[in-house]
Amino acid sequence: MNAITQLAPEWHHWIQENLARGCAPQSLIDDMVRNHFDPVFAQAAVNGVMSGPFIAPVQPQAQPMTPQGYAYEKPRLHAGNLIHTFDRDVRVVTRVNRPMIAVLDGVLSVEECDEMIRRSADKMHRSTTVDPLTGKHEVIADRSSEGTFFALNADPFIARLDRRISEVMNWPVDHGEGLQILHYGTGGEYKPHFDYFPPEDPGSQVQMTIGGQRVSTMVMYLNEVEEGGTTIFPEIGLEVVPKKGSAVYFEYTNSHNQLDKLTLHGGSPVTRGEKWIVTKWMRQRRYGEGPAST
Ligand SMILES: O=C(O)CCC(=O)C(=O)O
Ligand SMILES: [Fe+2]
Repeated sequence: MNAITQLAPEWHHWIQENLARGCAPQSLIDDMVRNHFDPVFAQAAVNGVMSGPFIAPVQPQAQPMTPQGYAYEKPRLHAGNLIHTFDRDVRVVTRVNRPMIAVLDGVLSVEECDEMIRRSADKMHRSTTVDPLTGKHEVIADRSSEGTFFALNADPFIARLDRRISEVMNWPVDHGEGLQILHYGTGGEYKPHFDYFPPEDPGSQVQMTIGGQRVSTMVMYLNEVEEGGTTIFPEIGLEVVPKKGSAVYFEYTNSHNQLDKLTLHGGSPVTRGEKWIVTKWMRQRRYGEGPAST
């Protein structure tokens, strides 16, 4: 039988496919020779296909994406039903994968929640501004919550929480902003917003000069709210009901700097009672550090 010296389309395709899969050219030549191709011809055929138009390698399983093109990577939050930290185990109650959201139980103890409220109430009381002429308290018309914050590792109590929270969020403690406390009275709300700095906002670049973009958030509930005051994610119709010591965690910036618009969220109006929360925002880099040096 004469050796084959013609390349049928199916063989052309076979060479293309195997080169794209990363097979060594010599192994294809050897296979062809075993299938009765002339050795010189087989080598020329493989070389010919190789020098042809570029063939994209077969892509491994594509990453899931939002319609806006946000690629979901492996969550920063640990897998599993229990997250261990140096001093406490935190239970995962619910996970949403797209966007990446988790409801967590037992992030703070009841005593820690009470202590946070006590410290914040003191601080907010002290920081109330009084008009020196009228003696009246300053009122900002559209403000429906009041807040204060605690610098990172401000004291041993705060440092312990900062450390635990960083372990839950699986992100370095020095990438975190100081804990932010918010208090909503009856009627108080926080309209839907993004926690990341939207690139189209002129102020965002300034915000990001220190520590870069925000990557994840954890909102911790410090008290039971009688009615309303849920954390809402309107794009996916999710509502998280506050529970003392529990938290909602979410991620929105991936390693390519893409931002997940599905993490739009807010605090629905408190219709009865009051609401206290403490929020941690994590940055891409050390908070307090300038732009990444390349
Ligand atoms: O009040 C809430 O439940 C949401 C708070 C919030 O969005 C934030 O602190 O960034
Ligand atoms: Fe927020």
